[in-house]
Amino acid sequence: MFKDKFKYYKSKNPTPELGRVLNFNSVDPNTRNKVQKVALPVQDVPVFFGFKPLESWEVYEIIDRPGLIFIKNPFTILGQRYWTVRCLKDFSNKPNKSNLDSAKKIPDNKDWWEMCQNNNVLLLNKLRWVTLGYHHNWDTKVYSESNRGKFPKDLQEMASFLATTLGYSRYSAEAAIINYYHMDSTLSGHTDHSERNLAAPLFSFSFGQTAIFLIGGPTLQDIAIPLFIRSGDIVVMSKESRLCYHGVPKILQVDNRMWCSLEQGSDKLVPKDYKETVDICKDENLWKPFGSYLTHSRININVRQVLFEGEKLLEIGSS
Ligand SMILES: O=C(O)CCC(=O)C(=O)O
Ligand SMILES: [Fe+2]
Repeated sequence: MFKDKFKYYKSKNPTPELGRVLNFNSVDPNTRNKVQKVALPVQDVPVFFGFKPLESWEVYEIIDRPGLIFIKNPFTILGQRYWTVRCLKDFSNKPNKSNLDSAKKIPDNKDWWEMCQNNNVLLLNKLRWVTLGYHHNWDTKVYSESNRGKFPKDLQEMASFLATTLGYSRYSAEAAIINYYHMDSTLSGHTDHSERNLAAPLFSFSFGQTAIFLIGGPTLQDIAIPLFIRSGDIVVMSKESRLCYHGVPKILQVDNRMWCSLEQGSDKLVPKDYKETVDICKDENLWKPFGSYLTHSRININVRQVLFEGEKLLEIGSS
């Protein structure tokens, strides 16, 4: 049952045994029996900025959770750094909504990240979530046209590239939730069901420390399967798994900081609009505070398509 597993992996005392957690880093016999490799359709799409060549991608599906696709870190280190900087420095700024809005601690015209660097490091650790595009109202679980911000072009483009790569040709990223986890953070079991278009996959990108992620079934009584999600890994919830219960009972601190040193020649294909952020990523001094944040945090970007193609939104969702 989901709640028991969640409690088990969350527990500090006794600490849980991790041998049954699906591990895509070294596909051991336990993992090998439970997953199958997915071949990507051969496509002639130029690889999106920040990704390794498609031929090197390792893509799996969990056999007991059809539609739960796991892409083992397809990002370059520059790509991981890029999204980390975007999430911390840019996406967290107003007018995007965040959990800090209610605290009224951030003046409208301030660059949030700079403010934290200069004099308010504590504020940095209080950031828990930001929404982009259609804002998901946590209380009513409703998306509405009147509660909608801009959706960043780069994130839209990355989601579309991924959708095309997986065979979904007309994906439109319309809402995202960015979750900022610290070492003691958890995310309890839930389903993401407020989107109207549940045929469109949900894409989940993670950077920084490792999560134990639980993927359950359509009800809380179904068996929950634990897996490690590491920096750069992508989880796709599609088909039958789109409406499965899931949650994060634990964040683990790892010593393997994959984002630490840039690979040679990783800067070849930087689109013009991305240059300002990439310049930060490539300057070790400027990158340093972002890297430090990742040593005790995890960032997850959760992208959804809300509507069917051509559909207009009135007031949707349900609790
Ligand atoms: O952090 C994660 O891996 C999952 C986040 C999630 O499920 C959500 O934002 O709905
Ligand atoms: Fe979720």
